Amino acid sequence: MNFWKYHVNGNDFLLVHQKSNISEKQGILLCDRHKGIGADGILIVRVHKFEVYYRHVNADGSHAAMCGNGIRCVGHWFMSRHKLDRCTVHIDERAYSLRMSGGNFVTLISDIPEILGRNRYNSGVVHLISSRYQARTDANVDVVEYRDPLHFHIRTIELGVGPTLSCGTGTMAAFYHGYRHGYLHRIAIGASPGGDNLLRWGNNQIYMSAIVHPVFHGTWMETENDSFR
Ligand SMILES: N[C@H](CCC[C@H](N)C(=O)O)C(=O)O
Repeated sequence: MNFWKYHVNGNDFLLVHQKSNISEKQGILLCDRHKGIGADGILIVRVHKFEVYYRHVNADGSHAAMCGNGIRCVGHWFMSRHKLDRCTVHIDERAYSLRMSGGNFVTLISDIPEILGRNRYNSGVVHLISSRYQARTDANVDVVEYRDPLHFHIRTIELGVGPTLSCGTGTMAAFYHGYRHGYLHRIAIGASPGGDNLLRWGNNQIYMSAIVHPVFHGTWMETENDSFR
């Protein structure tokens, strides 16, 4: 099975075609950093009538309705193959616009997060902005420090993965939370342990940009005893 390895600020993924038809068990094995290739999740893509559709599977095999870093990897994969500077990627009945410049600087354009509670947002998946480093089963947790009106730091403990080096949907939720409460300007740098995102607020949408890294393309050596590796 062919796969592509990508990362955005260290949040890393394996991109495979839907026709690879991997099982949940194989997906967990592929993401295993010792017995498999190693990744935070799997991007299962299909192209239909020049439109890109993708399903996001976390490292523990659970499904996610959105991934801000994963969708930018899918966009990069499609735009770079077809020499495009823009495309739309569909995930879970929603369509997101993406732009690419300079060969790997990819911008996700997203509606503003839905406010679910005082520190709780839906930026494609549910996020809780917290001052306490904690893992939860009902939300991704973002520990955020607003340094000044142009900079914030974020560390995320993700559902289905655990602590990651970067989280796109978390960064958007933290940016919106900071903007709403007057901690941030309409443009800011969101720094995560794995690297930075540039975020901008315009016509009621969030533009989140970062460099997408295609790391390598490979072949998974399937064997009949995959599930026993
Ligand atoms: N693990 C998350 C989805 C991936 C989010 C993150 N990797 C991002 O870049 O947005 C969840 O199950 O809600």
